Amino acid sequence: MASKITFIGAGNMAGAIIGGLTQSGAAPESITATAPNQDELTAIGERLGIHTTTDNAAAVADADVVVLAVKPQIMREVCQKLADSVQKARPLIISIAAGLDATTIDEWLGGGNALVRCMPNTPSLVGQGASGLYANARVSDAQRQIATRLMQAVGIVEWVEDEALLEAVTAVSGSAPAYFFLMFEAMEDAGVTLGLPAETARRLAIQTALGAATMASQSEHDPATLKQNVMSPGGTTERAIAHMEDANLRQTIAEAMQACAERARQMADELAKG
Ligand SMILES: NC(=O)C1=CN([C@@H]2O[C@H](COP(=O)(O)OP(=O)(O)OC[C@H]3O[C@@H](n4cnc5c(N)ncnc54)[C@H](O)[C@@H]3O)[C@@H](O)[C@H]2O)C=CC1
Ligand SMILES: O=C(O)[C@@H]1CCC=N1
Repeated sequence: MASKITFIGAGNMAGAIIGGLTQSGAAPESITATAPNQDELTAIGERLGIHTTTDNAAAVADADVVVLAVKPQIMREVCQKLADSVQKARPLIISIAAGLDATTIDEWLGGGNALVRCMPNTPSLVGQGASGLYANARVSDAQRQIATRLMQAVGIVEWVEDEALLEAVTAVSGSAPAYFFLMFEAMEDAGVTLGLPAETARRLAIQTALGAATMASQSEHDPATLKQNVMSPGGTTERAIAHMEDANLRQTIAEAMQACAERARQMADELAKG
């Protein structure tokens, strides 16, 4: 890992990534996090043993890697104030902000930067994230490896070579934890209707998802085969799946993901215009 990493922002995502980095052997003293609020910094500094400061520009001055981990809506202001320091230090920039394209962030930082854009998801908070990464033309192979190792600290990493594909990544993984949470809600409600206590239905549904995901990630078989293996001919699963297919569940999922990717495109335009 590069010698010095600065996180601009010390919230949920920064905390998760820093926690993953230190657990995987990165030296806490090589990591700095910034935020305007001293209480927040004291808490993360004590928890993770890292440096903290309210001074964004100073934290960037001697950094090899700068991770932009503030909310998209304040990114323009934060970047424009950082531009001078970034132009002098020329660190690798990694943005984890949803929706902001690489060219816009680079421009706000004065231009000419090696910049990786990342679409993470919230299971990163428990080390089970899935991130899509895109590098602009100035990013070297060594810098790609740095970005890979950084995001691998909280989950799996997939690179895309066309930035527009991050909209597809948003639909497949960035927003997707919510699809599964919706499924848990629906299964819990249906379990209650069938007579189970809510807590029992919730625990069974969540553990089943965990088990199915673990099986799918470890199995040599594709999901269609694993599904078929549960469906005894003339049995209960076949009946349930037939209902889902008749109700066009696949089509609903496809349309929802199209809408998600389309909204990612719109948000990028809105945020770039400010
Ligand atoms: N794809 C996804 O599901 C997710 C994407 N993200 C992205 O990660 C980024 C961070 O999100 P969270 O960690 O959840 O937000 P958060 O609200 O927990 O953290 C934001 C941090 O920025 C700090 N901050 C505010 N103003 C600042 C300034 N001027 N200078 C430095 N720090 C400042 C806050 O004090 C806080 O520490 C966002 O851009 C979000 O889009 C985060 C979570 C999941
Ligand atoms: O819903 C959103 O806009 C963000 C981007 C991906 C996940 N959450």
